[in-house]
Amino acid sequence: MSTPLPIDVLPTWTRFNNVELDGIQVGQVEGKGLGFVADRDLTTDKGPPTLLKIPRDAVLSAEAVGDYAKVDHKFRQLLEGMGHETPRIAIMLYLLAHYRAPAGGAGSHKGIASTPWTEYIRFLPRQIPTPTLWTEDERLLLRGTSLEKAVNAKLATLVSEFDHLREISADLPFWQSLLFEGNAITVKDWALVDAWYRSRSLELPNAGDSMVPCLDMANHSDVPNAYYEETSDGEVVLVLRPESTASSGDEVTISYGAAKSAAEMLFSYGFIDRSTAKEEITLALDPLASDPLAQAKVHIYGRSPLVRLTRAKGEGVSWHSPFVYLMCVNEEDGLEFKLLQDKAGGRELRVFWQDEDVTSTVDDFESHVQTHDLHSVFQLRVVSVLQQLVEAQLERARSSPIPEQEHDASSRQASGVDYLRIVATLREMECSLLEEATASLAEQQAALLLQDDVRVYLGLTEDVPIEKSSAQVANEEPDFS
Ligand SMILES: C[S@@+](CC[C@H](N)C(=O)[O-])C[C@H]1O[C@@H](n2cnc3c(N)ncnc32)[C@H](O)[C@@H]1O
Repeated sequence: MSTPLPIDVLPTWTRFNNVELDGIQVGQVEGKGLGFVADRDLTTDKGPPTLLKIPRDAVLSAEAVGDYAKVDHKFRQLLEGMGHETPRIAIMLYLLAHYRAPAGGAGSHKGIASTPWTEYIRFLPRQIPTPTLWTEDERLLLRGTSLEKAVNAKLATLVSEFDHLREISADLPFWQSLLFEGNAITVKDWALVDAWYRSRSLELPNAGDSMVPCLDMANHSDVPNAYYEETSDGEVVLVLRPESTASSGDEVTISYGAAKSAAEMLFSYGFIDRSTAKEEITLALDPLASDPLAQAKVHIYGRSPLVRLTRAKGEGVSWHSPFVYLMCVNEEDGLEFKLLQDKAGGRELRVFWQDEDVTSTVDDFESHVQTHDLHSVFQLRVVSVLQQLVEAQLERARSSPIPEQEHDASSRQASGVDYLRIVATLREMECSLLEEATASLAEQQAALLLQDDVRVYLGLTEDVPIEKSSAQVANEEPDFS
């Protein structure tokens, strides 16, 4: 494994790799690890100064990894072996190769072609406060939060990616020896590389998701004094914001964006900034156990069914879940699944609503059911399902107090991050949102139960109820009888 380098060697690396810092240095910042600190007073009196300039050839994008694979045939074999790789997998393989391999030049038997990243990777922290790297004890803190399932699912994905890497390396002697002989790397290393990618990559307009050396030392603030941009020739620059100043010794920060919820911030970066975090919670939506079409619905939907609850200032809680409408209709309502044969003899599952093939628009079931006579009844089913889900999550959050005694305080100290405090913030923010969502869903449910068509359907009036099938009754299991 490449050995870590002390950060005071970074100026030598920047000189060799044409990275220019002007007015800032990398140093320790209280509670945030490394960060940028102004080394003189910075103002925009003569226009916003450029504080950092990174040349295009040091930027690590999917395209850069592709170019590298053209030079290093051993790496190309690894990349191709992984199959239809995403930018994330391509960049992670590149990082892993440089993390593990001693540099040696393309022709070298032992090493891989060296790049600015061969050394730069040695400045990256080996301890990152993202939950995928927490100990099992620390992960217990997440019980009752939306991250409980998400982190477990992510860990399972990391294990399966790592197993796949091990399988394909079995046919690639160089990688087999470098990565797996004597368990040289383990799934923990793969998780570390994933955490580097998640916490340090950013989206550039042209290069796409990329890792930019040195710029990835910039910490987040809700009142940032700098921003980055990609120039037309692919350089990346960090610039002081107009109207901003920084005195010598002040931290220079950027914004990581306001689009992430508290859970997403913790998941991606290992901290929560209350003032920037979006008020949102994402919950997994399990299909109804009594639904005979549950499997077909999940298959045709093709992704994990989720519900996203969002609270916008002054607008209450709204929810978004394309799957929940599909989940709440059944054969008796006009839903049908058919296995169709294509020209090549393959079989494909298609979904029909009122005899129309809606396979390509399953995300749009809300509009598909809109014109149906039983629309309000479907709406009631949806609201009831969501209310049960939200209530169960709230109950779980409330009944899962932070297990102080189970928590390994020493590992918390070692990483310098107070996970207890962070999880308490997450829990508090999520409970507050869930409480408002429960109240709002109860109101919607009550309003729907007053509607004539719903009352007739449920037999709550003198009028003759529309005949219900057993499957419909099953669908209504949420308790609104
Ligand atoms: C892009 S890196 C920034 C450089 C990093 N501090 C380092 O030591 O290499 C992002 C990481 O910095 C830390 N960080 C950034 N902004 C922070 C903040 N406002 N509060 C706490 N930690 C922060 C988190 O650990 C995050 O995962």
